[in-house]
Amino acid sequence: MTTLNFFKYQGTGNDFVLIDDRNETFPASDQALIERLCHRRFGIGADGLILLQNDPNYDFRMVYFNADGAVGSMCGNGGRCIVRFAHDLGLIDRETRFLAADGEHMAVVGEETISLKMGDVASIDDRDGLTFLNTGSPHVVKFSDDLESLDVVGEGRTIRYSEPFQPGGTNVNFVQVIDDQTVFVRTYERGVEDETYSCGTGVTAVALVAHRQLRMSSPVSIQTIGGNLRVSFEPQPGGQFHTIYLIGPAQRVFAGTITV
Ligand SMILES: N[C@@H](CCC[C@H](N)C(=O)O)C(=O)O
Repeated sequence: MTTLNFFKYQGTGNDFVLIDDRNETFPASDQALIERLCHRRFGIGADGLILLQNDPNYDFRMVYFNADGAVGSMCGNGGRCIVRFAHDLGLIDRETRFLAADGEHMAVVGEETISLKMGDVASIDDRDGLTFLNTGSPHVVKFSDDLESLDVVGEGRTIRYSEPFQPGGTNVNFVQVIDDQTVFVRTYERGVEDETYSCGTGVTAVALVAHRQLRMSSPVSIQTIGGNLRVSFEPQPGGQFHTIYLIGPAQRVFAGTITV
């Protein structure tokens, strides 16, 4: 039995266990342990777990695991939370460059918000009639007229496991247009296998699709169950998107120790 120090952060209700692993002692290959730490009855409770590690070329490295304990791809809200964590630890000042699963990110720390630069997006595709793109993690974007009563978990799970997205599966975002600059988004998250309160790479995907299909201009305002986000971007003539920023709050909730 050993004692593990952890911090709990949330970004628009997408919540994470954050661990300062600069000495690389956390047993990162123990998937069952990570799943237990994220469990909402038997553990701390979170949508994912994030290790902050040293990197020789960056301010820090972000290692992200989904709530099922498996290594995840990029997590936008988690990225904003680890930037707040690094700032709280005194590792960074107003700006940072760090490394994540999909490569380099930079971010700016504000009083209330973290502005996180996302990777460039190469294309928005059609897969069996569904709009699909990768914003660091894979996402389907589907419009709906009545998001309140939609079965997000049932419909999301069906798409997540459907043939066009195998073998890796996909996250699924359902979107209702509020006005010509604002959308409401609910997301079924792969690796959590449930609806989460918000998904950063998901709302980034939604903003780009809203520009492409509905001519919404940058920045797009996003409402989620857990709060509001903004996504700004520069569309390119070839259909790509550059200079994408995910902007919103990220806060420490509590700190603790757990015996593992
Ligand atoms: N909540 C995250 C998305 C995390 C990645 C996803 N669950 C996956 O592995 O596909 C976000 O804020 O982007």
